[in-house]
Amino acid sequence: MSLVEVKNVSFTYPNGFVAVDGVSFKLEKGENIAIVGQNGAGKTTTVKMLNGLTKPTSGDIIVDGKNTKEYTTAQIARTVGYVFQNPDDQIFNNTVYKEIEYGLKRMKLPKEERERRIMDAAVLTGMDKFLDQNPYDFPLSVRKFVTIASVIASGCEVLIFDEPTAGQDLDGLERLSRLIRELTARGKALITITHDMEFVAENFERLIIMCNKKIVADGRTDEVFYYKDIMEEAKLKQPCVVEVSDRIGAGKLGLDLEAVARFIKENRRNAAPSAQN
Ligand SMILES: Nc1ncnc2c1ncn2[C@@H]1O[C@H](COP(=O)(O)OP(=O)(O)OP(=O)(O)O)[C@@H](O)[C@H]1O
Repeated sequence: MSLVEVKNVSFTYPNGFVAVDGVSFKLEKGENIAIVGQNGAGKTTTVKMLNGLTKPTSGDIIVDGKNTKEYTTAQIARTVGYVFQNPDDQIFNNTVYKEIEYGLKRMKLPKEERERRIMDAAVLTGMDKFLDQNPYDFPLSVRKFVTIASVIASGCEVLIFDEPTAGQDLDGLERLSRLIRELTARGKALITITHDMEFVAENFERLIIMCNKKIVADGRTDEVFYYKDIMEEAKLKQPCVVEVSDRIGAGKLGLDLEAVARFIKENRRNAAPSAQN
């Protein structure tokens, strides 16, 4: 049984707008998936259904054997943690420490266990030096790490990050890469929504593309990025390494920059004698 199973799910907002139309996919323990797509493609609406924040209008979502329709959001959220696109929708405590601790107190965890989890999440997100500070003393990109820390501390098996790369500088992106690697190594299942294709190329093995409320591709990142027609239909830019492989006629060299460099060197060498003739 998969950790999460999304079965032919659609969602219509109360005003009648269909935001998600017949989406299906599975998520296994330890999997690390990126979801990409244009604004309004239905990404956020899809992932909000995974942690029970909203329920499908039709179709079913099974989380750890539980159909989300038959459980409360709080019950499903014990397994699936969701980091909102806007951290300000989530933060309401006046120190980073209290913010991370809030959910743990609600879970009635003993103080020692709360402290252990807070320190672990704070170190992973780089928030350990700022535990006494007010989250609103930081820019939005850093507040995002506060909300990520809260969800990590909750111990959920599935973690959903909604646009964590937005506004991050190089240091923030590297911190995100490190924590994604570490959480995956711990066996967590991760879903990350992002518009940063280079970040996807570097950090995710599986890629889902959403376009116009549907999933139009789901597979290995180093293959899906080469689906030129689908990328164009979804109005997405291929990562640099894919575009270069394509333009120099190298075919599919995956996402390996070294392989592209080798291809160029080889071809230059092979082309050199005829150029001299
Ligand atoms: N409460 C709502 N009522 C009606 N329509 C909504 C509501 N929330 C979102 N929508 C619409 O549903 C569509 C899908 O929104 P969603 O946020 O899932 O897209 P997205 O792919 O995550 O886009 P983005 O990258 O901009 O976050 C959008 O057209 C949006 O305007």
